[in-house]
Amino acid sequence: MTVILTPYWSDGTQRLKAEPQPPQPPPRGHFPAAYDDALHAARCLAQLRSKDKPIEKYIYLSQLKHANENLFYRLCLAHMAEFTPIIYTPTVGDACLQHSHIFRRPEGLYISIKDKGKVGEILNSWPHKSEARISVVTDGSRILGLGDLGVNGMPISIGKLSLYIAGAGIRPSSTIPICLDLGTNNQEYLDDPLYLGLRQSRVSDEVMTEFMKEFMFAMSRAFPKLLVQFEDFSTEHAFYYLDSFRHRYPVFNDDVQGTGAVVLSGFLNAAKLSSGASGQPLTSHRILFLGAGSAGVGVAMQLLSFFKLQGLTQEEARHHIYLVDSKGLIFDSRGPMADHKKYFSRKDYNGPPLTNLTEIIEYVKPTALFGLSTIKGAFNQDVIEAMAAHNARPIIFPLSNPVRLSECEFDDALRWTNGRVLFASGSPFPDALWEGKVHYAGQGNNMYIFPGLGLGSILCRASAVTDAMVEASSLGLADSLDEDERDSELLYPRLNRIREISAYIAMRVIRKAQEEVRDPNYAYNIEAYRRAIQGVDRNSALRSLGDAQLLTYVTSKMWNP
Ligand SMILES: NC(=O)C1=CN([C@@H]2O[C@H](COP(=O)(O)OP(=O)(O)OC[C@H]3O[C@@H](n4cnc5c(N)ncnc54)[C@H](OP(=O)(O)O)[C@@H]3O)[C@@H](O)[C@H]2O)C=CC1
Ligand SMILES: CC(=O)C(=O)O
Ligand SMILES: [Mg+2]
Repeated sequence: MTVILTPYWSDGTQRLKAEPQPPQPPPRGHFPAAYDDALHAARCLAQLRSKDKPIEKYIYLSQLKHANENLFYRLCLAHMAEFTPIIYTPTVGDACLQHSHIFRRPEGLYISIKDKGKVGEILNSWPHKSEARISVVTDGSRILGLGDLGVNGMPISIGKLSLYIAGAGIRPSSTIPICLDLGTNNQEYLDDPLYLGLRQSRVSDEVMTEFMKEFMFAMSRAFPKLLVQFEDFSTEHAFYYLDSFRHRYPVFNDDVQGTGAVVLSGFLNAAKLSSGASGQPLTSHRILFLGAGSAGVGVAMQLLSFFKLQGLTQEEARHHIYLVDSKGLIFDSRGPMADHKKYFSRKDYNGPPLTNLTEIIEYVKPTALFGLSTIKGAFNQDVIEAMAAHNARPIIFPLSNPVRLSECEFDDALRWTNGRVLFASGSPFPDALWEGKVHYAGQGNNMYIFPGLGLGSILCRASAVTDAMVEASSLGLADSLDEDERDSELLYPRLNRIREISAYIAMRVIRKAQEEVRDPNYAYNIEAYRRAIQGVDRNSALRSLGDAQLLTYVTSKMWNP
């Protein structure tokens, strides 16, 4: 008996059925004698390039992945910079918006609130159970900057896992895309006859938490070697479930931790260039965030660690960070605020609310401005010129996704700063020419981090993903620029080196995991400490390897199409 996966339709009833496979029909054709694999790859690439619309390219590549996984990943690896904007942001945003309309066959697991009480049963029906190593789990409640998309969030889990496979050589059969269907508050979808999810609004926090506890426990039982990546949960839930589960299971939140790591890394490289230009010490940087959600606060927490690495105390480090939300600068006397904003709320400002971003820049005089607000165009000419007035090399990162929600465009940022900007964006921008010189927009996207962080955590069997491991991934990425990339003032390495980068990050993550276990000051509670020891010691052989050997080992474990 072979398990086949079928999605549920509108009634939300059982959608994972163990059914006998019908006998396969005989092939309806055969390859011509002159068929050649390499030529077929060229043919597929030509077919892909013949499509005008990004969403058509996405559909084509989804079909190709299903028909010939090896060929898909071979092409993907050979054309990383061309493929990532299709299988990932920005096009994956359109794929999510239209998922219920372009859906052809299931890929991954849809688990709904109606499955409460039998989640384990469903997980146990997953084929390749023993091979499972990494799952990207979303509840669809905040997909990129597009809001609550319900089960239409599934392509984000699929897209991230495709990057794990292409970028870090995780075996395809070791990946499980999961979308939890806990209802949606998106009325347009609830009214859409083709919508694939439950036709109900989101369940209460209480019900969700009960479900999440069952889900995570069932995952750990069904897949003992699985690392879970939480993706695109709405902000309150992102923090709450990360805190709830990170000491019990190997889990990390990509939007909080992955984004924090990737932005710290780009900032470190940008700060070297900007400090070089102005001679200012790294500890004099002041960082202003537009957006104080899971991503904004996640990055702020990681930046805190940068200042601490420079020798500042936690309190001094906190002083360098300013957060702005939809009501303006966040400060204590403004009134009640969500828990996740409190830590960075300013105590040293007591004036009237500051809501205008240019005025806030005049007050803070930041050296770096990060956008994680989902507000397109929020970094307008006034804002960018204000940054340029205070800084020889202003660091400006519009990080919201997809690209149409970017806080500013690359060529505008170049124009309004006279080519001085140090720029990275969440979604890709093409290279731009400014006064005869080519400038490169860095892609400050967690896709540079999670493949390597995941691979390292999986290989050392870490039973917890610690803050220090996340920081190691960030510093590893920052150290990965080659000479040519440095000379070209790139803030992130070129994407065609993603495998090399992921292997290096994985090596640094494994090393840090081993140090953590040795460190008597290991910051986690005793249970997490015990589990980490168990996890890492299972691979104690890795300890005896030098860095170069460990890197070779990591590379040797990568799956190749
Ligand atoms: N580049 C990358 O790798 C990543 C990028 N992102 C992107 O970051 C964005 C935010 O994600 P996330 O933090 O989870 O989302 P949230 O919706 O939780 O956060 C958005 C934040 O922006 C604030 N905001 C909204 N409107 C305005 C406004 N007009 N002026 C100022 N602030 C405003 C909100 O304020 P309030 O709190 O008052 O509502 C909130 O703090 C998304 O576009 C996402 O795609 C996320 C992860 C990774
Ligand atoms: C990149 C990413 O994780 C996000 O935009 O949510
Ligand atoms: Mg995300």
